[in-house]
Amino acid sequence: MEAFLPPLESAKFIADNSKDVSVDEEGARRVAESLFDKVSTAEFGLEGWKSLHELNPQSASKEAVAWVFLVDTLNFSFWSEREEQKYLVKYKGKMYSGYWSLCAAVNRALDDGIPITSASYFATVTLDQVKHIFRSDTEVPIPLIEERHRVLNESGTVLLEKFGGSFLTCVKMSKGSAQKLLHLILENFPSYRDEAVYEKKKVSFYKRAQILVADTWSVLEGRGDGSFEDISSLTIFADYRIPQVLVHLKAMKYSEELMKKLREGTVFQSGDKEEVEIRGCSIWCCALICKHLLELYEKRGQDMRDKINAVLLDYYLWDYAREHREEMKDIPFHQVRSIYY
Ligand SMILES: Nc1nc2c(c(CN[C@H]3C=C[C@H](O)[C@@H]3O)cn2[C@@H]2O[C@H](COP(=O)(O)O)[C@@H](O)[C@H]2O)c(=O)[nH]1
Repeated sequence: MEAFLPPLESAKFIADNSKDVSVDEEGARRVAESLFDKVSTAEFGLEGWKSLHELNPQSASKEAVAWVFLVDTLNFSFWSEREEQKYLVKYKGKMYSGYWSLCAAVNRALDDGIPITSASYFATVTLDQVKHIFRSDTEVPIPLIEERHRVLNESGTVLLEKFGGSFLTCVKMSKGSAQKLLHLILENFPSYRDEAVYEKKKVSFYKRAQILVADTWSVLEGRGDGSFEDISSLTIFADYRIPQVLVHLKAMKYSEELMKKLREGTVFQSGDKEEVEIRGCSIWCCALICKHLLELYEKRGQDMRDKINAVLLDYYLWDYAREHREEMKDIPFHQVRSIYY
């Protein structure tokens, strides 16, 4: 059976054949120029993963790696049909939305003595227990609760059967290769196989698998078991926020027809042509921004390959999107209910 194209090659193929989404090379260059001075700030550095985000683990322990695995197994589909009615979680007096509501619920459970990050617990956790752990502080429940329960049981069982219940064991088996870890995740954890068919080609995005490698690198601070010498081989993580910010920054464009569908709140199916083009062009667009950024420094005689990569660009753009929610409200994000992102 023909293999799936890896994410970067998939992205190039999709961008070259895309009808409703286009990457603006000039726009990508301008974004790179606008990021030039940001590269050396905390918002662009690996340290920002902990220093800028209070809900993230602050240690580099085995438990912190287990936290990352659990959260990235559930790191999908937080968007709500109506902005004013959404899933929120209150934790230590603060309300969290979106991805951060997931982290808040996990930390709330841990504070309540529920060992939610332990494989022996989530391998057999019941649907009712999952509903309690991820209960909402509004009328709106967390989306896809049944799917979350299923992937928890599935992933916990695999961790117990193949890795002694510890994701750190899986990380150690990768021997410092991000690509090896990515493939161990894809081979063993079915819910991470984020793939599609586009123009008769089998393409991949592997958003959760790649962000799991990236967040493992971040929580281990790029050291010890987390010192991946090929971390730059990862692409950005094709979610529903990065495309929004790329269009906002004019590095990517939608056709009038697609913009109309998005504005009408069309809910697409995972694998639809429009969804594949949005996700593939986002990955390709960010690869160009990275390339231009590196070239800008090269012209100044600086080799920044250990400071500029798709992971750090992604984290920066994703945080930017959260901080500029108001300014970006006229740029719709594509709505798909999926366990992949
Ligand atoms: N491309 C990309 N997508 C990311 C993340 C993260 C969280 N990572 C942060 C955590 C620690 C690091 O510091 C990262 O900053 C979540 N998501 C996706 O976004 C969507 C949720 O959006 P909203 O509804 O607005 O919360 C959903 O698809 C979720 O899967 C990222 O980093 N990159």
